[in-house]
Amino acid sequence: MSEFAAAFDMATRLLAGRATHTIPVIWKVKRLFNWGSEGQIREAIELVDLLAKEVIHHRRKLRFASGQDLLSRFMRCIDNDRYLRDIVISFVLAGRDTVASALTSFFMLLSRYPAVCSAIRDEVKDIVGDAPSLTSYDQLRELHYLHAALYESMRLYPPVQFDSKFCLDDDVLPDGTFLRKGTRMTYHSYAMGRMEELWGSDYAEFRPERWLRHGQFVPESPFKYPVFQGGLRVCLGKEMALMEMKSVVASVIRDFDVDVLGGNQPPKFAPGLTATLSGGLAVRARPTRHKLTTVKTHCQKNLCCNSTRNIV
Ligand code: HEM
Repeated sequence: MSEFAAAFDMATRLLAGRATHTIPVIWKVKRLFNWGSEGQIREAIELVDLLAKEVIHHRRKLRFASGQDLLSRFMRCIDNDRYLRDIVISFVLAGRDTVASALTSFFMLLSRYPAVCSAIRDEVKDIVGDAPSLTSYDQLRELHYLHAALYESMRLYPPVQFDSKFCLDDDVLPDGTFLRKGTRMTYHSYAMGRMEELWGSDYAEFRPERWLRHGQFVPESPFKYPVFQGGLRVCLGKEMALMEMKSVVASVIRDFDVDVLGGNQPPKFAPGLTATLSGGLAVRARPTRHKLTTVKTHCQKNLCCNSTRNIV
């Protein structure tokens, strides 16, 4: 794991830990004196800041003016390094662990629902045929069943399980509830995805078909399914995340059966800003022709990051 990733993971884990203090003043005092976990948070944040600034300086040396990547595009219109640093960190925070979390839960569910896995494989075969790989954005858009399966998986296991906001001013909710300035409001996607009154009596089942009408994916209101949030602050990377996930899943599933090792235990989540399985998800990938190859376990994030840990 890179120095950046290690510092980043430590900072997000410890920051999330603040929310578990029943008396918030405790972590505030620790922060004041730079004690214990608060000292570690500060060190980790300093390292993340430093490495993010290095990314920006490096890109500047590489003459970002002609680059087509996201950072180069931002750099062409923003001339403030601190702001650029915050953009780098926000995009890593928003886009790295969320996609890894969604893919991990997805492969966990597929291993439990082989019929869904076969349906996705058939769909990919129909769209891609015998071509060696997915070749276009249009092909990914045609994968309606896979799209539905990803939405269904994130209904049950949203990468951002809950999210809080604070009222800037006194406010009134649509149902008439009065909120005083400073009130903390939390919406809980994990709980909402499992509410019978929203999803019906089969809410606990993984059923991609609930998102399809005549074979076409039909979205729900983001206020019923706030996995990417809704309104003005809706996730900016939603479409990118879906394309990334579809291309990973389609590529893996065409050639491999991915089985979760250790049975169908209910997942245990580690404390953090995004839903991360405690200890990762151990899987075995078999070529679809049932030839057994290498047995590996993947740490959760490695399903979509580079560094694979060979354990067996
Ligand atoms: C499955 C993957 C993803 C999920 C479930 C997800 C979910 C969310 C959620 C719930 C928020 C609202 C957070 C808040 O307001 O506190 C958000 C915001 C955001 N997301 Fe994502 N996200 C995903 C992937 C990505 C990716 C890949 C990117 C970009 C590379 C991205 C970029 C952003 C940005 C920039 C915001 C802030 C938007 C704003 O405040 O105006 N997200 N995302």
